[in-house]
Amino acid sequence: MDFESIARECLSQPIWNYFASGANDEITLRNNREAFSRINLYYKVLVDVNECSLQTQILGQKNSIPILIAPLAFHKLAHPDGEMATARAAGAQGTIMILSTMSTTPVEEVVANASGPIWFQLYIYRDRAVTKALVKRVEAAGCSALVLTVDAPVMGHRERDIRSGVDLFAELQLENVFAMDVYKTSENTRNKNMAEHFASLFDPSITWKDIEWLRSLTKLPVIVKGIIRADDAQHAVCSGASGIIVSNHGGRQLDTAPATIDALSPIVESVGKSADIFLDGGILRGTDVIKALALGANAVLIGRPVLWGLAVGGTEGVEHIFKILRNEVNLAMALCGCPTIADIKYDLLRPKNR
Ligand SMILES: Cc1cc2nc3c(=O)[nH]c(=O)nc-3n(C[C@H](O)[C@H](O)[C@H](O)COP(=O)(O)O)c2cc1C
Ligand SMILES: CCCCCCC(=O)C(=O)O
Repeated sequence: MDFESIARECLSQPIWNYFASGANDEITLRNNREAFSRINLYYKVLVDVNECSLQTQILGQKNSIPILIAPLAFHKLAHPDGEMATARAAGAQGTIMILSTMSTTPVEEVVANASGPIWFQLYIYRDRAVTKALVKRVEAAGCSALVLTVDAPVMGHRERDIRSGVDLFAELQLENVFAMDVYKTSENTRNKNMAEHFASLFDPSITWKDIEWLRSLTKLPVIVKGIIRADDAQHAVCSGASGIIVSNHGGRQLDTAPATIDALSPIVESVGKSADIFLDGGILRGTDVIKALALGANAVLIGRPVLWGLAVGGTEGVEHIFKILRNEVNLAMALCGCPTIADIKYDLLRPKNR
């Protein structure tokens, strides 16, 4: 929270608004946080917690901490080193960074300089040849998974951005995608605001069949981001998804969508044995992480806290955010009587014979 207030001083008002805001009345944005505070932790006592380990498995690979970096557009709005700074921090902290389609650094550069795994978040372009070329590029660059965002067929209505009255998009160098032919007309780069650009380029007609299409293009595992219903999670798994990210896009898309932590349990019950389950939205404290894991998530993602760290101190700032969270998760595990991630189970929330 301290990073958030310092970042606010470092950033211009329009950039701050773009990062911090949610859709419409920001009810979901607030609920993402508030829902965590309504959950109690029934800690266990007299368990040996002399050494706690945060190590876990994500898609079958070791990860030093059950916290990943969510895909976030335009890191260079937060810091001139942009995505490279974030990738360095992720590698140093032994975790995965998910790079946005709307990165301000080319994917090849990020992966070549990263010391840890980079996953790529995909928005599907109306022009499927463009999407296919992007997927091939990402695979060749060495990304290890694709994250398909499905909660944004169109862009949410963000009133703080509208009130800012500044077209951030016009200022941006989207180095990741501007080299692609589809961006080579002034139509697609400079003459539209962010929501118009989103609507003109990204395909609002995608369906479950497109996950199968995506899988036919690549051997990379596909993770579906933006699910809040168990039936949609089942569709995703039946279409071949290896993972589900329970997410409402940080409250930036459909306002009054449920808090993600409230949506998690039914999804874990329905597909938790067939896919890795991740959650994002409002994670700020170590105890939030413990609650998501106790409800069956394999790991969580953080979004805005990474931007606050980046704005305040580049790589060092993002690393500092991870150090705080790592210490908090470690402390909460010790106080809950859970020395390993595998010990964090549902009975922390609903003990038998309560
Ligand atoms: C400024 C900003 C940009 C974002 N850009 C993307 C994006 O490009 N792709 C995407 O799938 N999600 C994007 N998201 C959503 C995040 O991946 C994530 O779902 C959300 O931020 C999690 O909530 P939190 O910020 O409360 O941690 C963005 C979120 C923010 C705040
Ligand atoms: C035309 C670029 C729109 C980028 C949208 C990024 C995003 O997902 C967000 O929440 O903002």
